[in-house]
Amino acid sequence: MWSSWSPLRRLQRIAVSASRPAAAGNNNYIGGMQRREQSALAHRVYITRKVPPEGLEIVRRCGRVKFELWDSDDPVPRDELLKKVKGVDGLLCMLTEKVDAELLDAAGPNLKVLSTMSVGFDHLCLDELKKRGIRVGYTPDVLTDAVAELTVALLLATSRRLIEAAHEAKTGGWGTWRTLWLCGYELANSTVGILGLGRIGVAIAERLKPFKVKKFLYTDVAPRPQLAEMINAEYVSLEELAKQSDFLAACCALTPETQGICNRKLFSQMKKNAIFINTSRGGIVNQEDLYEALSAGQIAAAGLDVTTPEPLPTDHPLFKLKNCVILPHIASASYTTRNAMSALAANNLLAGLRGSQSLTRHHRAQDWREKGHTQDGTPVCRKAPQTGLEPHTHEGVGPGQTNPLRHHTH
Ligand SMILES: O=CC(=O)O
Repeated sequence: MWSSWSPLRRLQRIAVSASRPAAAGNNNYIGGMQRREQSALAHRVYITRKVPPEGLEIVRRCGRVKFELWDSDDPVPRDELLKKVKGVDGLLCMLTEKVDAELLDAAGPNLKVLSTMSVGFDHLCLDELKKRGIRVGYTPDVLTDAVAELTVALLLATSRRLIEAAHEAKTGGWGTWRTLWLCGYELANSTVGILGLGRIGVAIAERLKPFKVKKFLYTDVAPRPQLAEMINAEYVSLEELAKQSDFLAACCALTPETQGICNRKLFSQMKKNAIFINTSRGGIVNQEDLYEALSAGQIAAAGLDVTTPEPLPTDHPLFKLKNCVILPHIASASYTTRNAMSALAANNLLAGLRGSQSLTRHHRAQDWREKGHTQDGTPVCRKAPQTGLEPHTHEGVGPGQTNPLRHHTH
């Protein structure tokens, strides 16, 4: 949230119409200020998708913004996006929009702020944004709980073969009770490995602990003692993580260094009974290698919330495997979290437009929380060499606080 509103701004807010935005044909909506209030001072903003109500309301109620919105659940076509961004001051986008030189050139020199409604920002060309001095906001923290929950759900669904079992029950495969039929692997006494320890990795471990996990291991660019202490996790090399883990959960950001990091070599080091879970980005996995590992029984099973590409074509070989559970990138998909993400993205946008130094963070629809680990958690496996950023850190991409790229040389 804005740290403060001046009385003048309050008045401006009150003066702004709260009426529904006017339809502008196709999927475009135009909204924000009423005509009489529009002025040369109004910031022009483009929003690339129908956003959850909380975020939209924040933008609509802000007295200084005239926005246009692609009012659809599906992404705005690239051609349309390139047209619509022309001359805007701010852009609120989703993880589906590639923000590259082409898009930024199309937007032109007015563009001051880019706010993505996502914790991941591998869809943003940070170098290009930096070159143009465009401030960047993203939405960490608010989705940590939802993602951790979903990761645990996916882990259990995969290890206890829930999807397969439900299918058998429904389709007549359920004969009688059988001793080893549909047996899976349990968390009790297991070793859980976390690839990329940050807020999300910690939250996953916190949830798994009550299942009587014996040991937590993690790997990352460097040890993260403060985070590790919270879950009593031991820092190991990637190879050791692969060798020792019964469950390996990938929570790292996609960077040039993590691209394809889960490959044949890694899978060949894993135990035959190991379960691999990925709720970060599909790009960290070499899917052909994963397919081989799963079909050859090199590892027991995999649960993926993310793939390359998305959506994964329905005839993809991974869909044919019983020991692979694939979800359509829904880790943050709870009503609370998606609303909180939209609110944070909207506030980041406004903070960036205002040039505010105040940092927007920890905004949650029903819950403002300060957890020790959420501020310095950095779920990333390797530094992105092209930026020196540690993705997912507040400090790295501080919405509204600073140009994240200030940290280029760190
Ligand atoms: O994957 C989801 C996100 O980056 O928010």
